[in-house]
Amino acid sequence: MVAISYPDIVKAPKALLHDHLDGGLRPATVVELADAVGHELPERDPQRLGQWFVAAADSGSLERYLETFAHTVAVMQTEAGLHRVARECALDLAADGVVYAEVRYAPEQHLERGLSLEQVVEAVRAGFEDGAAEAAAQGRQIRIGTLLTAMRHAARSQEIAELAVRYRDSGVVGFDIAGAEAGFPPTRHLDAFEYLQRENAHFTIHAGEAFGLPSIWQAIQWCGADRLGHGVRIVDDITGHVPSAGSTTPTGGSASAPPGGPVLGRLAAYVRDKRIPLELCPSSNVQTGAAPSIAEHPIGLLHDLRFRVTVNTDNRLMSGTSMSRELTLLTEAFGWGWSELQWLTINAMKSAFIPYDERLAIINETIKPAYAKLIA
Ligand SMILES: O=c1[nH]cnc2c1ncn2[C@H]1C[C@H](O)[C@@H](CO)O1
Ligand SMILES: [Zn+2]
Repeated sequence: MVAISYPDIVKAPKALLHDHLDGGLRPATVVELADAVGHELPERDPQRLGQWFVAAADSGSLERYLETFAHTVAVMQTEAGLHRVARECALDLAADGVVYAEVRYAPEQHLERGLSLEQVVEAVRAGFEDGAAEAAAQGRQIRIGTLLTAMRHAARSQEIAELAVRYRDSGVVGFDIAGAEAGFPPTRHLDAFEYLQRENAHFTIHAGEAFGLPSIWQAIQWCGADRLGHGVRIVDDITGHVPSAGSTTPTGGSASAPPGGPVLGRLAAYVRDKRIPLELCPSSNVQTGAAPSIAEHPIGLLHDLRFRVTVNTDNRLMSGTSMSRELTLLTEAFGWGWSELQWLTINAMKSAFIPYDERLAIINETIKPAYAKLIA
């Protein structure tokens, strides 16, 4: 089989469900906005600053990875700064061939210079609209929905959930919680999740990244998450496969797969049976230590077992990555071709938080025709 090239993957339509607005700034924009607000950066040259973010995030620990966001959040405290970052995000994703994206950020982190939560949401929305319109004028269609994130160590999740519901007809398609996972279980925010369920609203939860099965179990069975942000540690509930170096199976893992193939525990079986989407982020997982390498990333096993797998960028700046780069890495590591890439893209589109008919239109009118040509 001829290997698929990166430029071809850029041209193929892609769907992205897990991308942080404050994790995807252009390094040059961070420098310019930092100058404008007087924020001190570890590097002033854009190229070196980009390398600094990747190196600093490459820490093996989610907590240290998250420390790098101090420099992006600091420059996203004005309407002009938020608008610029969102506009450039739309342009960059469209240039990478992303046709549908859900981009998330935590409004509560952008109030340091006096903005209200509403001003933050409106500035970001205007930036996405302007960026998507510019991309369309250049011949690149992109639809962007926003997820409002609440920080799991803080206590504003109810307020942010209400904000998400208030703006659900104005660009916001769902809700999320993020931040350090260990010590901050999803059930701390149960009121917010129960409120969202009563409002028929959609939400995902960062779970099963830095903490294992209990976090995934709570996210699904207590909180009612529609999707799992990462969820990669679900492999801890699958025995009888060759475990990746970073995972611990209930049986402690075995050096070689026993006859009969992998066995799913009850939680893993539930996640697969209910088609709960996993928002997997390969490069980010390697940087935080959730997976030992791309080649040993559980996505290979989860794909083979037909979980509802999606591929995502998480933080393009901190991982020096893009949607096309993540997919290229996977084609190289697992020998995947266009049919796997189509499967991943349709999985993501099926799992999106926009209405069913709109998802179907993107699948049938954009994704399937393009991949039919690529597969042929
Ligand atoms: O992968 C992640 N896990 C947990 N929290 C994360 C991850 N990536 C970004 N965040 C945090 C840092 C950001 O400031 C916040 C909102 O986007 O979400
Ligand atoms: Zn994330």
